[in-house]
Amino acid sequence: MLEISELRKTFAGGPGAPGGKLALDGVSFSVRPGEMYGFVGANGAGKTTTMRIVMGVLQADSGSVSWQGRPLGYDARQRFGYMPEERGLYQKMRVGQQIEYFGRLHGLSATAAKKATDDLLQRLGLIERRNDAVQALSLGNQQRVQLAVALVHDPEVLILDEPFSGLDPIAVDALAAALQERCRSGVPVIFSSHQLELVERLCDSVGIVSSGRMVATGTVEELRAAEGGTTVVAVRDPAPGWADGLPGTVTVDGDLHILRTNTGDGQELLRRAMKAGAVERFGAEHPSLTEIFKEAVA
Ligand SMILES: Nc1ncnc2c1ncn2[C@@H]1O[C@H](COP(=O)(O)OP(=O)(O)OP(=O)(O)O)[C@@H](O)[C@H]1O
Repeated sequence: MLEISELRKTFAGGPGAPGGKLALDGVSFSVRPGEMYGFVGANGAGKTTTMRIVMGVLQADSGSVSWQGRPLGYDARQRFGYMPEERGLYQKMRVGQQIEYFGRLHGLSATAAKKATDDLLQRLGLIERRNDAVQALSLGNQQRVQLAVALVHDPEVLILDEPFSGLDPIAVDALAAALQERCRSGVPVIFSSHQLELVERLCDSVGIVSSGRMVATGTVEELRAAEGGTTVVAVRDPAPGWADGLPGTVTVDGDLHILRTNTGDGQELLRRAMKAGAVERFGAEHPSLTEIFKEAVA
């Protein structure tokens, strides 16, 4: 288990912020082996800072990070895979050479690094680009190379800062499949993203950070349950005043009147709607992750 506990970080102040900038104010969450964890938050919420602290790029003022019950140190971090926000590829180096090079840096033999590179190039649809310089690749393909660099040493944990940003749907699927495969083999995967539909589709758990604090964490189902469901009834051409006294709000679309409420007795609502006109729809509506997110950070 990767455990992130009570991380606090203030950046030293500059001329515009003499008191310093509180970036993390007690960020805690944990990720189990084989769990895909989506780390979401508005711009400047603290995602990159958290990931940098986990990877040892930054030091926290206080708090701790542990992996498999032990404080996370240099050796264990060497076995992590990391895709930093600032990316970090050698633009003039050839694609294959680059991935092999990072494999060697992580301690792979030349043969193992070459084999891992070949596998990844194949899987990520880059095999034809093996001998091209990185700078000749499109942004999306450079991102695939960056992922290959994070995966080449078969990491125990994956930490990815916005891995899907700027990718076309085909590249998103290729990258998602590569991450899901790692998850299935027991690797915890944490990634940050602003693409909430993607997070909802891929992640077992989600953490929402706002102004350096965790405001929600759990499975998407748990977050939904905490938010509460909405009952919806749609009636065609109802008698005037049909919804008087009922809780919720009515929207009108042509002759269809739609009432949404998260309080009250659903059966009573249905009875009133059936009396008023032809009921076209009745049921529960669950909030999307985007709606949960907006509510949590409001
Ligand atoms: N090196 C730094 N010096 C000063 N302030 C910083 C530094 N790095 C981050 N911050 C500030 O810390 C806060 C958290 O930033 P961080 O980059 O972690 O947010 P984020 O959630 O990753 O945002 P985004 O979604 O925009 O990438 C922001 O207010 C940011 O301006």
